[in-house]
Amino acid sequence: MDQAAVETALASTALALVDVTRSFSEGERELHILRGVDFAIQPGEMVALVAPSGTGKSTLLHIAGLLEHPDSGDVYVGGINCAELDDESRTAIRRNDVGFVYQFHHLLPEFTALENIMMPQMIAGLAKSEAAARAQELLDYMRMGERSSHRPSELSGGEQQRVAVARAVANAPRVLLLDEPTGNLDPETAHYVFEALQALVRASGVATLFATHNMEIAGRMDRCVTLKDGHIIPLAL
Ligand SMILES: Nc1ncnc2c1ncn2[C@@H]1O[C@H](COP(=O)(O)OP(=O)(O)OP(=O)(O)O)[C@@H](O)[C@H]1O
Repeated sequence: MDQAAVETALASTALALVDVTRSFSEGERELHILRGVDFAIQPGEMVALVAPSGTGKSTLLHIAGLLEHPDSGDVYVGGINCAELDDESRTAIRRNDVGFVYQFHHLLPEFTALENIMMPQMIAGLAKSEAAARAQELLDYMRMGERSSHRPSELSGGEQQRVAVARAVANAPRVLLLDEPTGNLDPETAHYVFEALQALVRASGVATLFATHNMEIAGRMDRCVTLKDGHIIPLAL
């Protein structure tokens, strides 16, 4: 494919990584974690990333979410090549177009569930009343409507993660990145959080990359990939 055809193909993706590399120095040794990752997700697609510990899942998610720069290669969000942007533009894309959910929810402890979900919207410039209405709608969607005035410490682990998912999608991002969000939940709760997330993905069309060790959950996504020798390859379950 020539460059113009590649650019056209990339323009329709929600997220694309092109020949992305990343190494770390460990004493004298160079750890070549990502060795030329080529990978794309379409809008509305839900992809599981299943790979052994230490192979580079978090590194990949951080680069995809514009939290870190790769050593080389390009990251496209919504068809825009973010490698060519200054820090301010990258931050704007990260805030508006990318949502994150981590293993530990990182909710702000002194704020209620509703306020935690309002926060990113207000940072993006939405009026308080609009942010509150959208936050309540998302909580209702996650079947957490009754819990809106609870603080994180008053919620169970599964409930906290559902609030974290609602917060991550509050600004209607194009891309949702999840780093083992169900990792510290029991299987039944993990399943329940996944079902709520899946409904939200289907309704919103957000492109989702979900790192997990839970094969039952991975098997329910549109496709699975793994990291092998620094490359992303398809994984058949
Ligand atoms: N900032 C860093 N400096 C040095 N080494 C790093 C750094 N970040 C990650 N690494 C190394 O890169 C490798 C990949 O780390 P990463 O956290 O991406 O793996 P992972 O697949 O997410 O692992 P896990 O499933 O255990 O979370 C590990 O060997 C890690 O020690």
